[in-house]
Amino acid sequence: MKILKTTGESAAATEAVLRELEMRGATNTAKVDGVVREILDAVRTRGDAALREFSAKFDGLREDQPLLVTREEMAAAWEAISEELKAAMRIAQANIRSFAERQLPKSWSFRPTEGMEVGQIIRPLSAVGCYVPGGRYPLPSTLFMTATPAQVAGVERIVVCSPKPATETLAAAYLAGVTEFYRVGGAQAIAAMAYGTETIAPVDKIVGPGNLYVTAAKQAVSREDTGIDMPAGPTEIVVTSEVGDPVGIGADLVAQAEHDPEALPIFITSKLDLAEQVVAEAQRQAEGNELALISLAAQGYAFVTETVEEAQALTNRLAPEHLTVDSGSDLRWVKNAGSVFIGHFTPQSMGDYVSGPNHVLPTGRNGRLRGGLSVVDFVKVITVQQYTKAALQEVGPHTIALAEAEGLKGHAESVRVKMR
Ligand SMILES: NC(=O)c1ccc[n+]([C@@H]2O[C@H](COP(=O)([O-])OP(=O)(O)OC[C@H]3O[C@@H](n4cnc5c(N)ncnc54)[C@H](O)[C@@H]3O)[C@@H](O)[C@H]2O)c1
Ligand SMILES: N[C@H](CO)Cc1c[nH]c[nH+]1
Ligand SMILES: [Zn+2]
Repeated sequence: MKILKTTGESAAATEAVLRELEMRGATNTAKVDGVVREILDAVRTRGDAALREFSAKFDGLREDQPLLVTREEMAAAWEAISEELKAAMRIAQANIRSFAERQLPKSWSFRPTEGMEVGQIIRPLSAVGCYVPGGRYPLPSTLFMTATPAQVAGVERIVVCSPKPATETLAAAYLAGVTEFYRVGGAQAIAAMAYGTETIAPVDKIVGPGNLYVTAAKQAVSREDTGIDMPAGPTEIVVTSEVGDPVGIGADLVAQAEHDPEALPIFITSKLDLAEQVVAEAQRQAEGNELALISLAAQGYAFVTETVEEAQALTNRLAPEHLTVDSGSDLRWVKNAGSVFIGHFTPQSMGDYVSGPNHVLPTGRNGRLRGGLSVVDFVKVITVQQYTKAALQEVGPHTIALAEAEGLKGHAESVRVKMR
């Protein structure tokens, strides 16, 4: 992890690093775009055969293994896990569910004028694909984070894809009541859910996190006709602190750094001595944690600013996936982040598992545009309007005036005809 000052002699070098970090989303997926395109095209043209070939190559899928996991296998996995893990899964699922329920948008209507009614109705998507990572670590927690809000939204068909699923992931699927689970991952799974194969019918939208291959594949299919939630790629953490405990901050940095060699662990402060302590702590706590050591060395930075305000502005500029701040009063300056964690007693890992807010979060500076996955991603807000004849006669002339100003005679006439 390197310390970079934003002022003084090193200011220009620091600015160059910051510019690279701002471009990280696009430059990182560009590294794998070529290979991902080949995988997508192969699955689109050759279906299951290509899906199986890539799954055998990358994830060791055997010829005798069916793509679809049965409910019996999921039930056996549930029986195989410990009571302690079952209890933890139940709590995580319940908290994620109640958080999602609160986020569900409502149908409503109102009458701006007598006889004129406008409103919205909420309808679930029909079929969604939930990607649950399984390359380096199995992430059963992601199964709850993706499938549960889809269930709360009322999605009829929920497909889960995960490579070489671990017992824990299958157990989570059992608890969640998943019925369509395929043991495939990577770009080939995204292709299967987007285009369909002999075994897997296509879905309308694909959600969930993944590595660079998964993220690049989701972005590619989103340019065709499959919806996606967001780029939710290799994990990012920013801790912005003036008074924090270096041991706690170091622990949070290591926790998120261990997800991927591409993970982005960053500390921002105006206090040089705090930055030095945090860097030393992160390094010490990462000993023996191979992946964390790699990402801390490759993309780990402690930025030291001249002022507190500059530290805050820099945080917003980076728009990180996870952001930890010192206290609740910091929320006033936070503009861009996927999810915010407040204070020493709120390790980011609590949000990864049990708090309830979703851990599928925007990376690559997409925290400028949206927050984490939510039930809103699984519904459509459809607007509705209705006039009586009297209301049309009252409000219609305004439409006629605007339509004629745009030169759209047919629009104006379509109102006039019905006002008569
Ligand atoms: N942003 C978020 O919300 C969020 C949440 C959880 C996890 N994550 C991220 O998810 C990722 C999980 O990554 P993972 O790798 O463990 O699992 P993964 O399931 O995302 O990826 C594994 C797949 O990558 C493909 N792959 C690997 N090497 C390849 C190669 N050389 N060529 C083509 N395809 C290849 C394989 O098909 C394999 O199935 C991490 O980056 C983690 O940080 C992000
Ligand atoms: N920190 C990840 C989001 O970037 C989510 C996760 C799942 N399991 C552990 N952590
Ligand atoms: Zn995590």
